[in-house]
Amino acid sequence: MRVGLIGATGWLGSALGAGLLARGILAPGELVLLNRSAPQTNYHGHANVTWARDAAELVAQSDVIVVSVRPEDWPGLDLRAGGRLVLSFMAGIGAATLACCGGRIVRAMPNAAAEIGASYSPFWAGPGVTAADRATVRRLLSAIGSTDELETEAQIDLMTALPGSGAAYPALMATAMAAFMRARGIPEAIAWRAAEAAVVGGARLLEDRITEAPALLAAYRAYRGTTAAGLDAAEAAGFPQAIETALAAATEKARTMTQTTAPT
Ligand SMILES: NC(=O)C1=CN([C@@H]2O[C@H](COP(=O)(O)OP(=O)(O)OC[C@H]3O[C@@H](n4cnc5c(N)ncnc54)[C@H](O)[C@@H]3O)[C@@H](O)[C@H]2O)C=CC1
Ligand SMILES: O=C(O)[C@@H]1CCC=N1
Repeated sequence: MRVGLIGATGWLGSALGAGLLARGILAPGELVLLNRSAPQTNYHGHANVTWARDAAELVAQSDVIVVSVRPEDWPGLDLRAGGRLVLSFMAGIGAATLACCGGRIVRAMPNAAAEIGASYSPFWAGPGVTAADRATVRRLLSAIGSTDELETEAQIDLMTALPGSGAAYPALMATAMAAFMRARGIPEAIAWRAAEAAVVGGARLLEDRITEAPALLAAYRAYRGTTAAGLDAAEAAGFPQAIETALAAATEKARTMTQTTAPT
């Protein structure tokens, strides 16, 4: 199976290309790449990948096409997929718009943890997508982590807001935590290490047992101590509402991007 990867040297495209090769899901000769800058002589340690000069050349040499360009670059791509399976990573470009390229459309929403093979990349399959296509999509996405199939396209907008945001909210929390420490005289490096302990160490504790988060909170609250005082203050200050507001804003952005790019 030859896979054409458009945006092959971008953040996600590069992670997917690296994962496909490193995990042996594709041989270098099965990868057809397109970027805007220039072909690379060494793509994640491989020289014998194929570089296309434009989208038409990529399509001609590919069975499946992965679109990993930014949403604003989609119109200029002028992709003509000729009935092939097209897997889009783009936020906010809906199936109605994508269908104009003449492919069988699947939308997936990876995140930046693709870099370390830990992306959760749920997908939604449009009309005409076959069982074999779904198996292909699962195989490709396994190169960067795990996946689930979603029931509706609207759910992709919700996934864009949450898992799609990757490390953004942990980074926001870490930045606020380190700022609190610095403002109270803790040296810069130690302030960051303290924030890392809470954000990264804490996240590791929750790995593979995230559904236990409410029970973990209850355990902290049961001490009626320092963490309980902090949690109560965070709730009173609107922490859960802030998360809800953030995710609602991101979902709405994804939804309205879809509307503005859909054909009239
Ligand atoms: N970065 C992230 O965390 C996430 C990104 N996405 C989506 O994935 C897509 C890619 O995002 P990133 O990798 O972060 O962006 P990026 O900007 O790092 O990579 C996009 C690449 O596409 C290339 N490109 C643009 N137009 C092109 C064209 N006509 N032909 C060939 N190459 C072209 C650019 O030069 C760039 O290297 C976006 O649509 C974004 O909405 C989705 C979920 C998470
Ligand atoms: O922020 C963005 O628009 C991209 C899509 C989802 C995550 N990052």
